[in-house]
Amino acid sequence: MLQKKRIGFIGSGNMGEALVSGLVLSKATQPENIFCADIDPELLAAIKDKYHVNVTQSNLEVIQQSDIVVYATKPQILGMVLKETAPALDESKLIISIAAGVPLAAIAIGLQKKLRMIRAMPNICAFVKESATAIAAGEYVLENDVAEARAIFNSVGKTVFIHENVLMDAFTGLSGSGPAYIFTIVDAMADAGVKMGLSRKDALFLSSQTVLGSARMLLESKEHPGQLKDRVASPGGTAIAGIHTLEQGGLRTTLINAVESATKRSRELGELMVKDFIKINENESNGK
Ligand SMILES: NC(=O)C1=CN([C@@H]2O[C@H](COP(=O)(O)OP(=O)(O)OC[C@H]3O[C@@H](n4cnc5c(N)ncnc54)[C@H](OP(=O)(O)O)[C@@H]3O)[C@@H](O)[C@H]2O)C=CC1
Ligand SMILES: O=C(O)[C@@H]1CCC=N1
Repeated sequence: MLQKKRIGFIGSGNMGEALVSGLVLSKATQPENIFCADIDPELLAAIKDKYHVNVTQSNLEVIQQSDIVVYATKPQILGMVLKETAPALDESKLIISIAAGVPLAAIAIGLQKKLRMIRAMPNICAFVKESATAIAAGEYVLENDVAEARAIFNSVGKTVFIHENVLMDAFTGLSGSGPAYIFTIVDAMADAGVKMGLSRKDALFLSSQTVLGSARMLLESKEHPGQLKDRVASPGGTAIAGIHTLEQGGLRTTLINAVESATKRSRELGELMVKDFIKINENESNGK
C-alpha cells in the first residue's frame, strides 16, 4: 500500500529516526521514497549513512517531495514549525502528527487550514518494528488516509485506532512513554544483578531477555499476567519472596502513578500548545 508513497519527516531525532529505521527494516517502502528534514546536519548525515534515505535541512523541501508528511519535532516548537511549513501544505498531502499532547484541533489552529490530518502516538520501539501505536483521525481525512497511516505504523509495530478526544493522552502516558519505564526497570534489575555479584554485561543481558520473554509469553499465551505470575511463584519459593518486597515498595501504585502523571502532563502540554499557537497567530496578524 505504501510502495509508491513518498513519506517525509519534519524532525529526524529520536522518534523520527525510530520510524525511519522501522520503515526501512520492514521494506514497507523504499529508502528513496523517504525524505528527512532536521536542523542538525550531522544527524542528517548519520541518517543518510545508515538508512540511505534522502535528507535535507529544508522542511519545505521535504514537504514538496512528500505525499505523507510526519511532524516529529518536539511539541514546544511545533507552533513555529507549523507556521513555517503551512504555506507548502494543501489537501493533496496527508499530515501525521506524533507530538505528545497536541490535539489535531490545535494543529488546525497552527496551520490555519482545513487539511487531511492524523494524530498518532507511536513509541521508540518502532526502531525494531515493535512500536505500540494509537492512531486517531481528523475531520477531513479521506477514506484511504486511515488505512495508509495504519500501514505506516503497522510496518513498525502494532496499532490501535482510537477516538482522539477521549484517550490519546492516556495512550501517551502508557505506551508512548512506557518504554522509558521499562528501560528504567531493566537498568534497576541489572544493578540488582551486579549487587548480587553478576557481571554488568550478564546482568543487563539477562534482565533484558527476561523482559522480552515475559512480553512474548503475555502476547502469545493470552493468559492473564496474574496467572502467569502464579506459574512462576512456587509456594514458599523465591519469586513470592521477591514479589512481597515489590509490594512493600509500592511497585503497582508507583506504576499507576507514573502513567497518571504522564497522562496529565500530556494534557497539560496540549493546553500550553493551544495557547502558544493562538499567540503565534495573533503576533502574526499584529505584524510582530
Ligand atoms: N521520543 C519518544 O519516545 C517519543 C516521542 N514522541 C513525539 O515525537 C516528537 C519528537 O520527539 P523526539 O524524537 O523525542 O525529539 P528529538 O528532539 O529527539 O527530535 C526532534 C528533532 O527535530 C529537530 N528540530 C528542531 N527544530 C527543528 C526545526 N525547526 N525543523 C526541523 N527539525 C527541527 C531537533 O534538532 P535539535 O535536537 O538540534 O533541536 C531534533 O533532531 C515529539 O513531538 C514527541 O512528543 C512520540 C512518541 C514517543
Ligand atoms: O516524553 C515525551 O514527551 C515523549 C512523548 C512520549 C514519549 N516521549
